[in-house]
Amino acid sequence: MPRSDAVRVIVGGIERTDSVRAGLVAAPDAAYFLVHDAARALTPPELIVRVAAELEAGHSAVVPAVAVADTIKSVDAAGVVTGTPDRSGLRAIQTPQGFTADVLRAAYASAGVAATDDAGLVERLGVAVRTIAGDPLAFKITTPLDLRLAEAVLAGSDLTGTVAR
Ligand SMILES: C[C@](O)(CO)[C@H](O)COP(=O)(O)O
Repeated sequence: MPRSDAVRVIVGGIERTDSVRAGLVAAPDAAYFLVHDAARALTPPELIVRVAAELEAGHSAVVPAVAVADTIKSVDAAGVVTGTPDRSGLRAIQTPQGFTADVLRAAYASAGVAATDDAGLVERLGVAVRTIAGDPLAFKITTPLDLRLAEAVLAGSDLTGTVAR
């Protein structure tokens, strides 16, 4: 991908999809898009580079994934367990999520856009979403405990390579 020092900040929206739509409009000539959560503020640049490299290698949709450490259960409206999916086939998905521009634009052209991540929209098109190894440092900072962990990282505890499983 060509390097660019030009960064243009645009106003986002209330929902993730509103912000992504604004990005799509703001960059009509882009060949690729990386959609990232600001909450994943400690994402190592190396992970961003790896996602971009997969796009350049010809994949249309790329997401970082990490193994699920807990047993995951489905529950009904009353909170009663209805099933225990095999966790070996489950992954927690991070950002940045990378897409070729045509794929992301097609996903957003579909009516009734609603998903917890952009890859979910792309999956509905029938496009294969490739997973690559995520990074524990790309965790979302959304709770007080997350913030404490982030502060510990920023205070100089180099956790790179120590928190990977
Ligand atoms: C996109 C995401 O980070 C993938 O795990 C996640 O779905 C974001 O969820 P949020 O509730 O919008 O933070």
